[in-house]
Amino acid sequence: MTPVKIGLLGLGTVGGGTVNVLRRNAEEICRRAGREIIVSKASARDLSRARICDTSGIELVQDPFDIVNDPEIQIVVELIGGDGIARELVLQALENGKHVVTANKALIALHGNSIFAKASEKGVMVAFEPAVAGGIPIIKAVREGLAGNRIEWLAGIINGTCNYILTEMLDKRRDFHDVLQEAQTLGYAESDPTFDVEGIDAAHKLTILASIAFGIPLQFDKVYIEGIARITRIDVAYAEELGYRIKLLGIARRTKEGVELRVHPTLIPHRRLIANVDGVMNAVVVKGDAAGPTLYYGAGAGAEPTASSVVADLVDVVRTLTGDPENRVPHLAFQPGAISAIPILPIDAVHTAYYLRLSAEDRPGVLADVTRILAGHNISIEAIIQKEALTEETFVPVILLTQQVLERELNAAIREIEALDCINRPVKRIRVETLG
Ligand SMILES: NC(=O)c1ccc[n+]([C@@H]2O[C@H](COP(=O)([O-])OP(=O)(O)OC[C@H]3O[C@@H](n4cnc5c(N)ncnc54)[C@H](O)[C@@H]3O)[C@@H](O)[C@H]2O)c1
Ligand SMILES: N[C@@H](CCO)C(=O)O
Ligand code: NA
Repeated sequence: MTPVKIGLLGLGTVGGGTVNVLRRNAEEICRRAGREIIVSKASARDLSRARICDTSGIELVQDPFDIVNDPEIQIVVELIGGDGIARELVLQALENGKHVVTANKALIALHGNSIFAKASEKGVMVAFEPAVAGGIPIIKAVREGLAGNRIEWLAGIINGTCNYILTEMLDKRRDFHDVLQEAQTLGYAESDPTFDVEGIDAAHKLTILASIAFGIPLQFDKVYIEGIARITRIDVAYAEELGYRIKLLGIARRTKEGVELRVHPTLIPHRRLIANVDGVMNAVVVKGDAAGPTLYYGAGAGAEPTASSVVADLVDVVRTLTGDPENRVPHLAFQPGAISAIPILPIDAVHTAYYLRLSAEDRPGVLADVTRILAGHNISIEAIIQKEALTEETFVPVILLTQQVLERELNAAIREIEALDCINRPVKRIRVETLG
C-alpha cells in the first residue's frame, strides 16, 4: 500500500518528538494502522534552529501554508500553538479536504465549535488527543471507554508545568521563578508561560474534557480560573503540616443546578493517590455512574509523551482511510495480517528481584554459606534482615531482598540453600517489582 503522507506545522518540542516516534516505531505503527505514515513536509519559522529530530528526508518549509495547500499531504498535524495563524491553517487544511491532528488546546477550547463544523461539512476528522494531558489517552477514555456512563465529575492535574513547579517547591524548597525557567528549558511550558502558571492552559483542557464528558458546548469563557503564582513556600509547608498537598486542579462537576467548571490551587489529603502525582506528571479521575471512579495517569507534557498521543491520532485517522468502515479498529489493535508471534517467556526466564525468607540455624557461618551460594549464581543482595532467636528457638528467620536476577538462576540457588543442614524449611520466595 502507498504510504500516507503527512505534513507537520511546527517542528519544535512536540513536532520533533513526533518525527522521532514515527521513525523509531515505524514498523509497529504500520502494523497497527495498516499503512506506512511518513512525514513528507514540515514547517518552522526559523529553519536554521537546532532540532530535537533528524530532518533528513523531510522537506522543510518556512511557510506552513505550503503544507496545507499541498495536494500530496493527506493529514496535517498542527503543532504551532495559539489561536492566530494556527486557526487559519487548520481551517484551510479542512477546506482542502485534509484530516487534522492538533495538540493545540487553546485552539480547540476557543474555536473548536467552528472547527468541528467545518470538519463535518468536509467529511474529514479533527483529532486532538495530544491537546489534553499529553501522553494520557484521556480523550479516548472519556469519549469511547466511558461511553456507557453518565459522568458525574472529573478532576485532574492537567498542567505539567505547574505540577513540576509545586513539586520542586515542596521537595527541594526551590524558588518559583527558578523552577518555571527550568520547565521552559525542558520544553514543558507554553510559549507564553503565564498560560501555565495562571491556570489558563489547564482551563483550556478542562473546557474540552467537560464538553466530551457532559455533552455541553465548549465554553472556555465560563471557567473559573485561578493560577499558582500566589502560592508561596509557606502555604506549601503549612498544607503539608495539615496532611495535605497543594495541586492545581481542574474540576468539572455536574450538579442539580448546573455544571461547575473551575481551575484553582487545591489542598488534597495526602492519602489520595492524586496528591502523590508529582513532577510533570498528570492525572485525571473521572467518576461515572456505572464504572465509578477511574484514574488516568501519565506524563502531561514533554516531546515524546505528547508525540505518543499525536501518533495515536494519526493511526486512528489512517485506519479510517484504509480500514473497512465496519472494522475501523482491528479487534486486536493490529491489522489481522500483522500479528507477530513474539514468544511468551516461561516463568523461569523472567528477570525480577525477590524477597526470600529462610529459616536458618542461629550459629556463626550460616549467613556466609547462604551469601556464598547466591554469589555463585551472580545474585546480589539488596538488603538482609536477621531476627534474633526467641528464647528456646535454634532456627531464626533470615530475610533477604535480592537485586534483579534470572528466575532460573534463583531456582538453582534456592535448591542449594535448601540442601544446607543449617536450613530447616523450604525457602519462601516472593517476587519484587518496583514498577518504575
Ligand atoms: N510542549 C509540550 O509538552 C506540549 C504538550 C501538549 C501540547 N502542546 C501543544 O503543542 C503545540 C506546540 O507546542 P511545542 O511545545 O511543540 O511548541 P514549540 O514552541 O516548541 O514549537 C512551535 C513550533 O511552531 C513554529 N511556529 C511558532 N509560531 C509560528 C508561526 N507564527 N508561524 C509558523 N510557525 C510557527 C515554531 O517555529 C516551532 O517550530 C502547542 O499548541 C502546545 O500547547 C505542547
Ligand atoms: N504547557 C503544558 C504543555 C502540555 O499541554 C503543560 O505544562 O501541561
Ligand atoms: Na491526551
